Amino acid sequence: MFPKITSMKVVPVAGYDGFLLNLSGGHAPWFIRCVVILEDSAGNQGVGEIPSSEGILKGLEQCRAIVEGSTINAFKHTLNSARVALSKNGREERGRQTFDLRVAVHVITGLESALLDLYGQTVGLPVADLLGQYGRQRDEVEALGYLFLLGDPDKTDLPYPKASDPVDAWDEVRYQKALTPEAVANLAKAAFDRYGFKDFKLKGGVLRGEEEADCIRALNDAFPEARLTLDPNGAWTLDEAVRVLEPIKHLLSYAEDPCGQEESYSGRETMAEFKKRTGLPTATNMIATDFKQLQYATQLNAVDIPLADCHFWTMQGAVMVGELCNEWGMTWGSHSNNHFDISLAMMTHVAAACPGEITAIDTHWIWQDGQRITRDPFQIREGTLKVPTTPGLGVELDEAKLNQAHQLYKSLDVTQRNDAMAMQYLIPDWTFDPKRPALVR
Ligand SMILES: O=C([O-])[C@@H](O)[C@@H](O)[C@H](O)[C@@H](O)C(=O)[O-]
Ligand SMILES: [Mg+2]
Repeated sequence: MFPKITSMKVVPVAGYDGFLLNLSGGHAPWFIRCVVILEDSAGNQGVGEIPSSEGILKGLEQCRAIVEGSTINAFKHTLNSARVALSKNGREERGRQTFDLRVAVHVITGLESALLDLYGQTVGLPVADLLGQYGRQRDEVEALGYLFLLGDPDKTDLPYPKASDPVDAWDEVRYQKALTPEAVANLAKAAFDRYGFKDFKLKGGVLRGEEEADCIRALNDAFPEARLTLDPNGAWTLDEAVRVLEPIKHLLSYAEDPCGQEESYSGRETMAEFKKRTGLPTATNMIATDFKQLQYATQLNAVDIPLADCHFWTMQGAVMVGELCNEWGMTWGSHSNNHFDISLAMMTHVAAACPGEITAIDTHWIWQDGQRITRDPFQIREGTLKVPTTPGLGVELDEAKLNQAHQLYKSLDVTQRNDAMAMQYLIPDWTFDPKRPALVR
């Protein structure tokens, strides 16, 4: 007899964040996530982590009766029932912010992760071994150093974290203003010293394109061997994207969402045109975010690297994208948002199950490192994460830390990420414009 799910707990949590800038504005001093905890009749606990919003919390409640009482080995049936129930809420849009605003796919992923964690513990296999057609493909997963331009926290009265007891340079620079090529190179050096990254990504969509190109030049001077990429989240027009990136294309391994929807052209069309004009490979987490969009992106030859973040593709869906990439001569990668250590584990297992050559995964973890909700978070060493061999996800909740993060969430009265709030300290009345870098007003 397989165990049954005896309880489902949904715990919204918050952690602290720096003043990271992007097209959507500036990160608040906190980020919010949602932890799904399932317990089974064998006494095991399975966990999942996803973004949090009112819609996501409601969607999880909508699935409670489907999940509780279900049998662990019937997890696909459980997920399918959840999918059918959620689909009745109607069609959803990703939106034009840098982050994905859909509900159903996130809800399903939160449940899926916790169910896979429990199923893995029941059958004695790590989640990576259960995913996809082939299971585990590698024992180590490469991560890239995800760099951001940083606003000056002293220009706000918000409670941004400070380097009170820095253990190294990374602990200092990640909390200070960084708006120049030198400052970006310093961030990279500090991140390299702690984590050993071989590749770097710079979040763009903040300064003028040419200024961000200069940041890439500085990164190349500091790390001539590193694979580099720049991601303005589709802020530039096609012409602008070509103008900005053509002169530095020899320094980039690919361009992430250099352009997007523009006048009567879709983002998939402008990206296809960008590729034709520059010859640069492209990556996206904005214009191929479900299988239908991926199909059109592929037909148009718009994307080389779909960044299939498991939080909005589901874990099994993200691996399926990896399998398609392997068959079709594309490269799989993963996007990320701010996250805790359960998500780090989820992304590691998913990346481990994607066949063929994959690109180093995104992770915001370096901005959150030091905060945790599990006992022993996965570590990034020499730019890689080890894929555990223990059954399930290989993480154990730290109830005290989880509760702390939940108390922080409760104290905030925030149910949706909002990057405009902090940005308005830098530029009064600032509002989001998907076609204008955040500091270009
Ligand atoms: O955390 C951020 O500000 C990023 O801009 C994030 O929202 C994006 O979704 C992401 O990391 C990306 O690659 O576009
Ligand atoms: Mg991106």
